[in-house]
Amino acid sequence: MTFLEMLGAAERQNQSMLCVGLDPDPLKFPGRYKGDSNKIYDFCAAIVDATADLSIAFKPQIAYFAAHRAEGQLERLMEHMRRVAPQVPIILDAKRGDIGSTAEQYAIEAFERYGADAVTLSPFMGFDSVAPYLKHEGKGAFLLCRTSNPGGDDLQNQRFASIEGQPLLYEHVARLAQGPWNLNGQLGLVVGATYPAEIERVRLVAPTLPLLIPGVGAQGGDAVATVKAGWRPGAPIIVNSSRSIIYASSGDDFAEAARREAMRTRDLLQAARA
Ligand SMILES: O=c1ccn([C@@H]2O[C@H](COP(=O)(O)O)[C@@H](O)[C@H]2O)c(=O)[nH]1
Repeated sequence: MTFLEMLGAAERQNQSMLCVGLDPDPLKFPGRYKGDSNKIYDFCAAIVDATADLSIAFKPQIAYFAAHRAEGQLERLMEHMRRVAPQVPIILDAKRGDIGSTAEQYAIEAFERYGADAVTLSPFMGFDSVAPYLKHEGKGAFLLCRTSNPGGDDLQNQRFASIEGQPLLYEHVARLAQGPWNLNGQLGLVVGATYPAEIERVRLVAPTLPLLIPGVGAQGGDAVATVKAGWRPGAPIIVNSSRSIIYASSGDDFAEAARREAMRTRDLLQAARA
């Protein structure tokens, strides 16, 4: 199955637009795992088991594994996710962006070493830095477009003056991803839930692309406004929440608490479609 087919299947089966983000920081681990970087796999696997039937996707953030020399635990976790939730696609949040020859290696890392179904990319270095990922048939690639952080303004909200009508830089990225860069329909966009007006703007420019939308939960993005701005029939949104789900409890009941928070968020998002 392609990434897009998996996304559609998970959305229907789990009635969900919620992506559970896996950002494991041992210092924030609850209960019996607190401070132990050897427990990254166990912690994340417990969250996956508790939320697999509630999620449209999982999004492990690679920095949280690499920082603790836990790439081996990430490989095991990827295998675990594929085993317990084969219908739920995995988006590796790596935000890669480099010249073509190096991008080829990053693509092999994401899709072959880790077996990810999709990856996040910076479009800043241009199309030849994105193209190597598109050679991996059926895999998805989400370009950073209008990110959830306040500093996203510094570049993304600048006018792209050489183009007629002078779009903002993030609008230009959306236009490229919807059009000439999307050779085989593999591209999507990252747009922050913290900026619903911009999500709406991106949806106008990119009416069919899947949008990966982080920023609800810990960053304070409005889940209902996000759905209203970004969801359209046939145009999927993948709304990520990481810390507010995985650290919903500081005790040994963290997996049960994660499930409750995931269910609450999933239901809130679904209700906003009405
Ligand atoms: O614009 C962006 C792009 C990526 N992220 C990533 O999403 C999660 C958000 O975590 P929360 O705990 O739900 O705030 C994290 O992995 C970021 O690296 C983003 O926040 N904004």
